[in-house]
Amino acid sequence: MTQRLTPDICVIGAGSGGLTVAAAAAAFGVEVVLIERGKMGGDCLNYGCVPSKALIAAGKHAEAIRQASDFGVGIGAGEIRVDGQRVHDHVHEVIAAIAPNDSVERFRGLGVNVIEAEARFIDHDTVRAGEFEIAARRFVIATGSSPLVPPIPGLDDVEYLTNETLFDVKQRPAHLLVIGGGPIGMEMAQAHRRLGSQVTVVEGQIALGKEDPELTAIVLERLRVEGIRIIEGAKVTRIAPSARNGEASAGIELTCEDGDGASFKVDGSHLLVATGRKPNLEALDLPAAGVEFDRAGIKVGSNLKTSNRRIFAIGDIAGGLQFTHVAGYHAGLVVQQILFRLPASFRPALMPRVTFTDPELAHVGLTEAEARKEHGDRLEVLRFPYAENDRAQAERRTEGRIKVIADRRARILGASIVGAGAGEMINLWTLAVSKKMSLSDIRAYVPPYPTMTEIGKRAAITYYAPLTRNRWVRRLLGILRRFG
Ligand SMILES: Cc1cc2nc3c(=O)[nH]c(=O)nc-3n(C[C@H](O)[C@H](O)[C@H](O)COP(=O)(O)OP(=O)(O)OC[C@H]3O[C@@H](n4cnc5c(N)ncnc54)[C@H](O)[C@@H]3O)c2cc1C
Ligand SMILES: NC(=O)c1ccc[n+]([C@@H]2O[C@H](COP(=O)([O-])OP(=O)(O)OC[C@H]3O[C@@H](n4cnc5c(N)ncnc54)[C@H](O)[C@@H]3O)[C@@H](O)[C@H]2O)c1
Repeated sequence: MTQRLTPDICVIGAGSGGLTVAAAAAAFGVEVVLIERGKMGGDCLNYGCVPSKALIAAGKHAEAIRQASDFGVGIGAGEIRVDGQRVHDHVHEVIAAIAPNDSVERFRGLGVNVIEAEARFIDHDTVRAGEFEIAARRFVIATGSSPLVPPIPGLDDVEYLTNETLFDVKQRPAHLLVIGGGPIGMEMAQAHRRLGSQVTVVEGQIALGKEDPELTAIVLERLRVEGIRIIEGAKVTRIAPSARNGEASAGIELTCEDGDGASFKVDGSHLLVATGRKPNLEALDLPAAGVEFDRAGIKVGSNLKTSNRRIFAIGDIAGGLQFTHVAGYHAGLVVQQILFRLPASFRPALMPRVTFTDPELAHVGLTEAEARKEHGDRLEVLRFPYAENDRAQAERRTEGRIKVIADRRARILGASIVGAGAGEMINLWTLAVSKKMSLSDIRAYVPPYPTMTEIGKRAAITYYAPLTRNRWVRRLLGILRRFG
């Protein structure tokens, strides 16, 4: 027997975006149905941010032990031992510690009607999920994305990993091959290398290619120094099982072609495919709801409304930036419109992003290249190195720099930081860009000493350096001196 529900809001997908809409609506006493076909918490909690950052943390500990002797701290002779099962358990303990926040029980406790089933539109204003038909006043689609696996000949003949299976591996891979040098590929390459695997990354174009090459060069140099082989501009043309160096388990062989068409082979024990994402659209039957979409995802305006004005799309499925904080921010904009009938508009330029390699790579606002397109040469590009910072010296973390982009009137347009703690330090600049602050605001505030955040203020001060040599300023100082 089908049960008909008529809530104010029906949210499809209980990941970063959907959970935020459901919790906010319930907090205001609005009737809301939340439909989830898989695990509560979506990609971020189960297969994305949380397990990847937990694995990165394990790798950091291994690396800290390796570098401890630089600080006069030792562990005696011998190699660092990594217990693969224990690393696996650590990652899953972290997921388990956070999972109650996203659980069915918690959301039911908040007053949300949670349905554990797959959702599908049957017409412009009705969704079917399990034995329910939901005719809501507004729908929010937050169904996220999945790994996009390219059709490389032979791929289906080997056991390959994606972010959905990587965190279930219990034994350290002897040699991890990674196809794709984006944030997933590079973060996971470094974590595995630090935990003792050999790692080779094959990237079709440029590794971390969406970021400023001046700063990615510093990350890539460090990854190479740690022993990761990064092959750029190469196409994988064939994948096949291989018997590796007499080892019992069969390995995997990639046949690749470089930019000049020359063929070469790379051999490893495991393969991670990290070649981008595809939107979770298929199950929804969007044509039945009159919702337009393309290969990137559901088409939305800046207010996140779809071509059916009663339906919103947020997070990864909305085809733009794919980050947890963006999904959460989208959720807030949608709640503002549905609950309070207030207009809202998404401004992607204000969204920060961080790649959690070590050194971290963080950015907000316009990159130098983007700013040059908009402002031509009427720009200030200010830099300051970590090596000039006392705390960075104390921590022996001197690699890295900040790069700040401002217009000729000193308004801050963007900032990029590569170095230790860059992901924390970008917060200040995110506020600066969103509040249209100027370099004088940063010059005037006082960061505590000794912190790495001071490099931001030092970069801002370089803007004023020419003043110290200005003839008129020097004359003015001379006049003022006469007053005693
Ligand atoms: C390895 C990895 C690391 C990442 N690291 C970071 C990071 O450090 N920082 C960051 O900001 N972002 C990170 N991301 C990106 C981040 O995980 C996503 O941007 C975020 O999860 C998107 O949230 P969402 O709500 O759009 O989708 P999701 O969190 O994926 O949730 C979508 C939910 O919808 C459900 N669903 C799908 N179709 C249906 C249907 N028809 N019916 C019912 N339910 C359905 C799915 O089961 C899923 O639970 C990472 C991603 C990966 C893969
Ligand atoms: N720290 C973070 O916030 C974080 C971490 C991981 C993922 N994410 C999110 O998840 C998204 C997806 O990450 P991703 O790394 O999978 O995707 P991506 O699209 O950013 O990078 C994929 C890379 O794979 C390469 N590639 C594609 N097909 C290839 C092929 N056949 N052979 C070789 N190389 C190929 C591309 O050139 C690209 O560099 C990111 O864009 C980001 O939004 C965020």
